[in-house]
Amino acid sequence: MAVNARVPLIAGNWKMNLDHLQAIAFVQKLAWSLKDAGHDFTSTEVAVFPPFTDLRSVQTLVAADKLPLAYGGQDVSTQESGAYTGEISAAFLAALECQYVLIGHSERRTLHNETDEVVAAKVTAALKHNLVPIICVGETAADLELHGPSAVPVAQLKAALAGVDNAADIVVAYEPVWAIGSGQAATPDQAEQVAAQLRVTLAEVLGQDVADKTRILYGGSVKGVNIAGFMKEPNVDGALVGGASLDITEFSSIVRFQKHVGL
Ligand SMILES: O=C(CO)COP(=O)(O)O
Repeated sequence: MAVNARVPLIAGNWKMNLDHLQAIAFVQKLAWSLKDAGHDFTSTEVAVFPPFTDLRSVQTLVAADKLPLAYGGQDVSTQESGAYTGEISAAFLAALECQYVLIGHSERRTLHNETDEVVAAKVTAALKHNLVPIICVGETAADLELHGPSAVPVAQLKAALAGVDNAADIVVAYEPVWAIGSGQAATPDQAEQVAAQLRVTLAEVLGQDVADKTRILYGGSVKGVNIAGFMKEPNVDGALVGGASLDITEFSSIVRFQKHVGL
């Protein structure tokens, strides 16, 4: 597959924001705003990642109004079902017609002690139910100083792919921890350098064809004003957006990055 066949993906990670009623209003407004602006959803895919309690409402709205938006969970259990209080299985997400699921976000790794092994098990669980895992990797400021930019993200990606075969549909999100919520985004050049290394890793583990077709997103303080710089980079295929995904005008502006770069 040609490199330019990767359809850009702009994904909004809402984190623990917006309840199910707010989610309905937000998704409706987002879809209208993008439609009014003439957004072509086949040229840039848009996905939202609401809290679990919103997903049924989002599913119902998307299906009823035939909205061209994808959605998914922010996490998934390693387990199928059973005595795992508080967990949500991949089967449950698939039953709500989620297409994607975020796995290994740095907030899960640090706040919930998710190890590389747990992340790998979650990726396997997601793929079993035909969910596309968005595998999040990224280095802390301390990692950056000690090991340089790509060593930790590459090691995290290798570990996450332990149970993945080369038929799998996956997405990788490079989110430097120091750039998340800090207002200090990586430069497009920094993001490109790590994304290029992640693509080399994908090629080593899953083969060149998979590496060529797998989308690699950048995340960390992405805004309307800086998205175009990232999207010009050859190995960056989209963005995973936190804070700015909660503001319709800002998120729409990120989704419509092609207008800024004159594509
Ligand atoms: O963590 C992120 C998305 O998953 C990025 O968050 P911010 O866009 O708020 O920096």
